[in-house]
Amino acid sequence: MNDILNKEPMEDEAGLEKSLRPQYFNQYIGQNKVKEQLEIFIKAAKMREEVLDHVLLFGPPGLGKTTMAFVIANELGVNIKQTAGPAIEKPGDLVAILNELEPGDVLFIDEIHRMPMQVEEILYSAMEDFYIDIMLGSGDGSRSVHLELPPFTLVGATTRAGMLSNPLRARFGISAHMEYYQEEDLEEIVKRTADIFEVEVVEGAALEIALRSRGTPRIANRLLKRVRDFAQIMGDGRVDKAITDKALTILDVDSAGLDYIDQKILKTMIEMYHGGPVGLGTLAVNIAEDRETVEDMYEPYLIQKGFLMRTKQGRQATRRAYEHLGYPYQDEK
Ligand SMILES: Nc1ncnc2c1ncn2[C@@H]1O[C@H](COP(=O)(O)OP(=O)(O)OP(=O)(O)O)[C@@H](O)[C@H]1O
Ligand SMILES: [Mg+2]
Repeated sequence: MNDILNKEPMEDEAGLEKSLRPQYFNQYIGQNKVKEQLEIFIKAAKMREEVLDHVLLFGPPGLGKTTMAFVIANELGVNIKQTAGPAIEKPGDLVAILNELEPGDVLFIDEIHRMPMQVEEILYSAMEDFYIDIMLGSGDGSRSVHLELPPFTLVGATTRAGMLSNPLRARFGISAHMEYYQEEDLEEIVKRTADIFEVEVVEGAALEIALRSRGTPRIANRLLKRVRDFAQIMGDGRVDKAITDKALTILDVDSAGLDYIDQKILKTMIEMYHGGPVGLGTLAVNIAEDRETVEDMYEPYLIQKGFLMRTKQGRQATRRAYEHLGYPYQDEK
């Protein structure tokens, strides 16, 4: 299986992603709704000399949540401390992190839905009133210690908003839903990355890469990087439309940017269930993925592109899916 459209960052990509990360709102392309709101809240907080309300960023992988967390800190002009839900195993781990915060800092917790419950509970008072009560010792000898914290802004990121408990979700004053990117925004991201790479991208090629990037900046950057290799070896180094088409075909990226699993989901629905409706669980078993992965990583894009519909009875492949994959579609289904 070709993993060019893999949604997670690849092993060797961490450094690259960092170098491509926009630092301020004016470099952050797209997500206008989220940006406009945050800009106002940040300005207002700065004017009042208060900390920004806690921010929850949610949306599929690679859309720029981590990037946005760093932009928020930069715009606020404060330091950011970064950790992730699975890394905070015990209450003590969180206490250590909170204890190091300076007034106004941003604490970024990635994959915040994956914190253990006992850890999450400590976060409640920390978020709401900037203190924590911790129990030291156990049994009769145990005592509670009260620790005041400096005011800080928690920025949480998750691909799974549905997995967040209500008490945690309720403590975020600002909640921002990241959307798949518009084609023109992705085109601009490709051009920006090309500038950073110092590679010439000829008119039309950037759009082609954008169209095939699954609405995701991480994938757009990755495709550009690979197409650049083809241009260097097979052409004169310039990325043009012909080289792009050729490269993407060799890389197995389909014309709608669907990857192997996207296609497998739709083909399973069409070939095994007459297009549906079919339950999400059944679908997931058939393609050997877990339900959550299908629901969070694959389905939203397929729905947005009009290949799949959610109905009360289950998931249904649309006429567009049939046509895109070359199956005959019968109207009276
Ligand atoms: N709006 C944007 N403009 C330009 N580049 C972007 C934008 N958003 C994201 N990118 C680029 O896409 C890559 C992935 O972004 P990022 O790591 O922030 O995604 P993420 O939502 O945190 O993903 P994950 O859910 O996997 O953690 C980064 O290299 C970043 O530079
Ligand atoms: Mg991230």
